[in-house]
Amino acid sequence: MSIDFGTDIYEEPLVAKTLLPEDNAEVSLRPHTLAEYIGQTKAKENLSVFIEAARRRTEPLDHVLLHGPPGLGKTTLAGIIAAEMGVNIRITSGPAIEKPGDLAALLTNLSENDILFVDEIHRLNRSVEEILYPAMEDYAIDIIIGKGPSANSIRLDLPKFTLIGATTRAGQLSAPLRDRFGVTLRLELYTPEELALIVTRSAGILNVPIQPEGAMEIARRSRGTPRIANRMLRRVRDFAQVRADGVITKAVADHALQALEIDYLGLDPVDRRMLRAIIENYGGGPVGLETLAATIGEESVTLEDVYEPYLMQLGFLTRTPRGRCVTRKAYEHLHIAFLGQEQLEI
Ligand SMILES: Nc1ncnc2c1ncn2[C@@H]1O[C@H](COP(=O)(O)OP(=O)(O)OP(=O)(O)O)[C@@H](O)[C@H]1O
Ligand SMILES: [Mg+2]
Repeated sequence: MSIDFGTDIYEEPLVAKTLLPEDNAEVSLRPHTLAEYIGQTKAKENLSVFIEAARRRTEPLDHVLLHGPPGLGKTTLAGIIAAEMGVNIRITSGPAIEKPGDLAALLTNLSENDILFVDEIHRLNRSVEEILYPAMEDYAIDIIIGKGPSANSIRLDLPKFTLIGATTRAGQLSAPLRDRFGVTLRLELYTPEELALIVTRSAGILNVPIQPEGAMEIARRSRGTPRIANRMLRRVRDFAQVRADGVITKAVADHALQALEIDYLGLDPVDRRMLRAIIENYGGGPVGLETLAATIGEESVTLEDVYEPYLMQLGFLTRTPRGRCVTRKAYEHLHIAFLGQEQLEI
């Protein structure tokens, strides 16, 4: 069976880094308690201890840094921490805070024990970041009043609060900022089994009948990422309703995902273009990230943040000091003869 669907409808790749309009509906798919939050067992176990301890001492939670690839549930987890602590959460992001005064206003408006969530915290500018140091350490900020020789610095006390920072690139955080987080949690890609639970839960919320094998098929192809799993679920639901009897079975999921050019490991056309470019243009690598990005017409940050983590987890790609290399496994997956180039033996 072949289906021709208007490319404009499905133009956005499922792997899209930017939020799609429908992702706002994800809010309803967001778990609200730690118990509902599937997977990330280690992070969850540690967090529950820290939350319990802080609650017993009736103190705010220590500052938390969440890092990991996009769509793994950092924002969701911040919301859950607030709910479990029974406090308010204010949400902002690094690029949204332009001036030190913006951050000072946010901080002075917090109530005792509140959470300030700063998404993309690696994108805070330096002058803003410097306000954050005393705020995190001493719950105070220094404000300069006046100019020149008559300028005066006054210290303003802040309510005790918890900063939760989220970032896809922990490596870009300055050392002084990183050191001021008491808790650092790294979110890992999810296993297919965990993703199947997430898909089944989401299908329940969306009222879509789904068979366990159907959920597993979506899960296996979601590259370890709940956001992608939820997006795939919506697309597969469309196929189930239009082309089948509405139930998501393994066959329906498989058919829909094939039509969307998502292969059985979850690789999309960009992944394949990237691997092919390394093989066909650079003899399997090494090739620098910028060169590769230019070759396939994608942004290097997108390749690095969105595509590489999963390709590396699959063992298809390695990062070396001299650039990116593909592995024998990638050749096999793409059905390209592997000639055993010595440059792959790193
Ligand atoms: N552990 C989980 N259990 C169930 N659903 C989850 C879980 N983690 C994430 N999700 C789902 O995946 C979606 C994406 O999660 P979220 O927006 O928190 O990711 P993120 O890490 O903040 O991404 P970004 O880096 O792009 O900001 C959520 O709307 C939620 O529905
Ligand atoms: Mg987020």
